[in-house]
Amino acid sequence: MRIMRAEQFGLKREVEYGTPEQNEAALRIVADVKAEGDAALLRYTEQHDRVKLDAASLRVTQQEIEAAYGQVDAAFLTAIREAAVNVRVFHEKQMRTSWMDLQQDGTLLGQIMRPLKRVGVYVPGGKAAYPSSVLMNVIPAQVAGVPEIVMVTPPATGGKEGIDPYILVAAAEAGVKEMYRVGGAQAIAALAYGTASIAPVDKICGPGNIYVALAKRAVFGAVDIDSIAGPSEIVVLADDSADPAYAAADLLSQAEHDEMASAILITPSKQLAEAVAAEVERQLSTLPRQDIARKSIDSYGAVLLVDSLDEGIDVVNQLAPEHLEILTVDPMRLLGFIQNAGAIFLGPYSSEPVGDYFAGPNHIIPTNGTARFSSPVNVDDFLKKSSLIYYSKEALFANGEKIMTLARHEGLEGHARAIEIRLEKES
Ligand SMILES: NC(=O)c1ccc[n+]([C@@H]2O[C@H](COP(=O)([O-])OP(=O)(O)OC[C@H]3O[C@@H](n4cnc5c(N)ncnc54)[C@H](O)[C@@H]3O)[C@@H](O)[C@H]2O)c1
Ligand SMILES: N[C@H](CO)Cc1c[nH]c[nH+]1
Ligand SMILES: [Zn+2]
Repeated sequence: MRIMRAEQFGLKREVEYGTPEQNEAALRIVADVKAEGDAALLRYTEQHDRVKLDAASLRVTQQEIEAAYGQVDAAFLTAIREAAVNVRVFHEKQMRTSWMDLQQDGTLLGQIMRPLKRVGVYVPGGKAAYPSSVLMNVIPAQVAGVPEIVMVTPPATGGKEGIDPYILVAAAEAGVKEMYRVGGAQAIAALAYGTASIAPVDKICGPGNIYVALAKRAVFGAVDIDSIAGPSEIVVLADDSADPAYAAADLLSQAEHDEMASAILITPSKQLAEAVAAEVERQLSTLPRQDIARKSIDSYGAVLLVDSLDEGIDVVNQLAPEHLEILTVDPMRLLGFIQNAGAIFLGPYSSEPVGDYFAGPNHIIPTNGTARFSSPVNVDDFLKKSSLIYYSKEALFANGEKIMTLARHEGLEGHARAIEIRLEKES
């Protein structure tokens, strides 16, 4: 793992996603599915997932779900059920209610919260299957009260045909009733524009690879999206007190997701920097997904040396990582200085996978610096707000002149007259 001074590392401010070729490929898929519907959906599924389907076989059947229960082990069921409870409890705390404020003059102002009607959740499954992402997508939507939740996931994982049974069981446990075996940019386009087999949705949530991320960005506007949650990232901010083995293990936990995942250690300690770099090499060689992790560490991994933890915090805020671990003597002391990070893990026992799987906070988190302005998936993603305005006659008469002044200032006489007509007719 390369060790360098932080200032030598390109701290990106501009949010660039993927290569121009990847973007072009994603845009082409989106345009073709929009124009041709199921035909393009099935064609790209055959091309990129190596699975030949027909329109009738896109939807997952009840029999498949029942068969999937026969393939998963009891320990998984116990763990996923407990994780689901934790995720639900955490997200229930986020729920907001409608409010109305009645003023003395009879004016009533308020905000009405309504769940979105139909949302699409993307569950990644190309290189590895992510049953945990089912919970992270579906449960906040349920807490918000979304009546129609439709899940899409690739029809093959790791080159093996068929949806991973653990994904199907997690979806059934979470209560998903509508599931389709499609992945990648083609699935995103189908959800956004609809095809003969898949009715369009109002919003698409969920993480995915670069093609999924680029397609989500392309369909934004036709539908809403959560954030761009692309290849995983971890930054570990550590001082001499950190255990190099823990830091290395946590870096690799994200590197193994994707060749484009990024794992970065920031430290003022040269000794720790060298120990972690060596430990990464040692642990990497025993990881089953070492091919992926190797590429990620070589291309996007780094150990960044800083003069002080203060400078380290500055670098963290510039990177705005998806996940930040603080492995210092007193992590709480640094917390107040962290401006940009999707999820913050404090201390040696809050290893990143605690959040990925179990604690309750959402693991679908903005990546590639977008934590500067966006948040992990949450209940608000599935709610929309309508403003409520009621003015009594007294309130309109008391404020009409001011409203007309502002309207005429903007050159909008029609606006002014809509008020004036009432003041004149009824005074
Ligand atoms: N940020 C988060 O919250 C979060 C959470 C979980 C996973 N992730 C990330 O999700 C990603 C999962 O990626 P994955 O690939 O395993 O699964 P995926 O489901 O995102 O992507 C697989 C799909 O990509 C399409 N595809 C593959 N190669 C293609 C190509 N050359 N051109 C066009 N389309 C192509 C295929 O159709 C396939 O269905 C990883 O990057 C992981 O880091 C992020
Ligand atoms: N770390 C991923 C988000 O970047 C989420 C995940 C799912 N399963 C394991 N990890
Ligand atoms: Zn993870």
